[in-house]
Amino acid sequence: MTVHERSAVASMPSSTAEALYKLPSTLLPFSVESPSWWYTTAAILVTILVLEQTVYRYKKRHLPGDKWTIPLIGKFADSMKPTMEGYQKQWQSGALSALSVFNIFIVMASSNEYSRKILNSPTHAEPCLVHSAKAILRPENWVFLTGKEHVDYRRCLNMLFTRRAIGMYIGIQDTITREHFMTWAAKDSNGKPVAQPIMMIARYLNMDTSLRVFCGNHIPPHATKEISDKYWAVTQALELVNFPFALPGTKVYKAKQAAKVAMDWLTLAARNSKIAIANGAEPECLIDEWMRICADPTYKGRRDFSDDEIAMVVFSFLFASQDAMSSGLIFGFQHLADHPEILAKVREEQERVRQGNFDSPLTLELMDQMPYLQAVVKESLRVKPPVTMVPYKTTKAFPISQDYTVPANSMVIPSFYNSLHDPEVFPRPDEFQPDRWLDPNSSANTNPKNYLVWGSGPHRCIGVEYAMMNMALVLATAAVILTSSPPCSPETDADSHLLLVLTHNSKSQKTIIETD
Ligand code: HEM
Repeated sequence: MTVHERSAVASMPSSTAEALYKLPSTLLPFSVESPSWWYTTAAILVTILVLEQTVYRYKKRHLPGDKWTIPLIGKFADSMKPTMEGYQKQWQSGALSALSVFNIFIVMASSNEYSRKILNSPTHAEPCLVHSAKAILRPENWVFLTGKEHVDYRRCLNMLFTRRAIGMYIGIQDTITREHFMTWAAKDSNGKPVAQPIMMIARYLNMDTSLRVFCGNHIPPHATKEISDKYWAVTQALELVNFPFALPGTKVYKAKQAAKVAMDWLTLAARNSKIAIANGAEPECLIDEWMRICADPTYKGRRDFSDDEIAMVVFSFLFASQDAMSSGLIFGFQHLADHPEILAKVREEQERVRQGNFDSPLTLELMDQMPYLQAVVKESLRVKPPVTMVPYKTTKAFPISQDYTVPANSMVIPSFYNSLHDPEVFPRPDEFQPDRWLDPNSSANTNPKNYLVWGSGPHRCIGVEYAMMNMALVLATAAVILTSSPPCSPETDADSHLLLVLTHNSKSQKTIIETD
């Protein structure tokens, strides 16, 4: 081979096979033209495929699930277009069942016992957010902490959701909700009410409420709109599988850009709040409350949180709540529209407790006197849980049952849906029956372990009380200042349209809201 030939090989950009072809024959074990090259390549491929199947079957052992996994991709196609029927089929195959996606071995748990076991075994399993979450939330975000570090950090944050704090948030929630309802009353050019899809307006209501509760007036109103609009990019990037590099144009890239905008505003809010509280201002939002606690001389916990760290915590709250809260609200509206007799009972309770005084803001004390409303919220979240399952991953071999150990580094996915639709605990489980929560001795109330709407164990939702309060408040206010038309959708269905004809202040303006 001449020097010229060698440099040609070195600079050849085309294919590796072509490049190899030009190498001196002494460097090649055999020529690609020879049949043995093909035999060897085929043998390697077959070995890899056999190994893949063997590992899958070894891990799966006797669990129900496909006997063979589709080479390389496994059930990837199903995971791209998941359906409730598909999940139900998998859950019905056994209390534990197995599958594989891109050689990630997955165990699905359908029973309450196994689901709770996964959620309550922090030494064996920890939450496993989708790959893009770390890029969006930043790897140093507190939500990625585990074990004692996580418990200690969370203890500080729990103080942001005490009754005292929620009592302050409720006033903000009330104001924002009323403001939004006024803008929902869209009309056409003839002044007639027009139907509009509820999804995006519910999302915006939720984002506006969250940001005001978290940041108060430490960020301007246009920041709320900007964060809300950009946040859609974050939602879109939360797919199970994403392009692995956040290159310009990819969903993860766009989500990171959106997160950066949000983080800049949240950091500003943290800075402004610190200054306000240091100057003796009364807390007016979650960050203020946090700073007040840190400044309290009797407080024994950690006090020093950088602006950036505070912003990351608030962003984690937005991240954890935005989609779940929005779907919770949308389903809440839909349930009321589908059940006018239940809406009438909600209204009756509102009239009684508020004595017709609907202009006065709601308070915690008033909310405490509304058991029917609380039951409606609880039941709505049970029938249509915004979170049906949460993926965890095993950090070591996990002996989940007497005869099966989940291998280390597997994904384990506890189902919430099955526990929430267990007919033994919730007779006629698909029916929306708030009354089941009113009898303290009902099977619903005596089996709290089945109510997995918020998860369970060390990672159980930190915002439970806040979220319940917000849903209750929004539905209560809607019930009294808006009235519904006869339901137009035959059955509750995530894709169904037309939810409510709403009349502001029970009489005048009308609008129609659709679910989408
Ligand atoms: C209807 C609304 C909501 C639903 C259905 C919901 C549900 C959940 C679920 C199922 C989990 C995982 C629990 C587990 O792994 O055991 C979770 C975690 C979490 N939620 Fe919520 N959530 C909602 C609203 C909120 C709100 C409003 C906030 C914040 C204010 C929030 C903050 C969080 C955080 C920070 C975590 C992670 C906790 C940790 O890892 O320690 N969520 N939520």
